[in-house]
Amino acid sequence: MTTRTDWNTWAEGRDAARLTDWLREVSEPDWSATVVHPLFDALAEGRLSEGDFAGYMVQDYGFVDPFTALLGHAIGQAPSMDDRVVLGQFMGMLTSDENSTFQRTFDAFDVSAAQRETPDYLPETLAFRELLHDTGQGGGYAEILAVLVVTEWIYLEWALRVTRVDGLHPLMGEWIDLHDNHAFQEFVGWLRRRLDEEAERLDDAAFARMAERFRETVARERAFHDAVMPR
Ligand SMILES: Cc1ncc(CN)c(N)n1
Repeated sequence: MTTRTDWNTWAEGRDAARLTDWLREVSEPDWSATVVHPLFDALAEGRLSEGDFAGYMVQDYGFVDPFTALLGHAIGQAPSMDDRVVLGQFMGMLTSDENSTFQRTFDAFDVSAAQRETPDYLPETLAFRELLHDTGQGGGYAEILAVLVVTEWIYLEWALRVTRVDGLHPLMGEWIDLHDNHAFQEFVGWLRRRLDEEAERLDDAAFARMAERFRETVARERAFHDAVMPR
């Protein structure tokens, strides 16, 4: 289902077929279930309590730490300075604006020192951390790009989809803004283009690994958001 032959079959007869569109399609129903996840509607509509938002952000910071390391691997493995510049600029945003949103959220909602320093990660957070770590250690550039495309494209899609209420807590609004802005949209477009291009250079085995990594990452996204959704 995720071999190069499958991709070629899918692409045949389609005008301007894009690999990343196919990858998204073979990752259903997990892709759509994540984009339309009720957590994001609750967040945007002001129905997520401050405590639940802080709890989600604590778990998500457990994602962001190894994600930042993975981005470092991407910068190291990139084939050109052009790619390093784009990825490096995203790293700059992640470690300044986005990191600051987490820190100010923890301060504003009284997240304890213990929860910040030794967080109690859910099994789904731990599984996601492992995937990010393993991809950085063993994956090539295309496999790393596959993970980045999933995590950033999915966040762009939900952030574009939700309808925000007036009077939403500023930190919740800030979290949406970080994923709903022109620069982020451009970055996701660039990631997709680069994965479309890099996949063409892969041998069949590496292609299948890249495609499986994409699907696995989408499954992890869904499981993570199911787990952090307050019941
Ligand atoms: C779980 C998850 N996936 C993606 C993103 C967007 N970087 C995030 N912050 N958290």
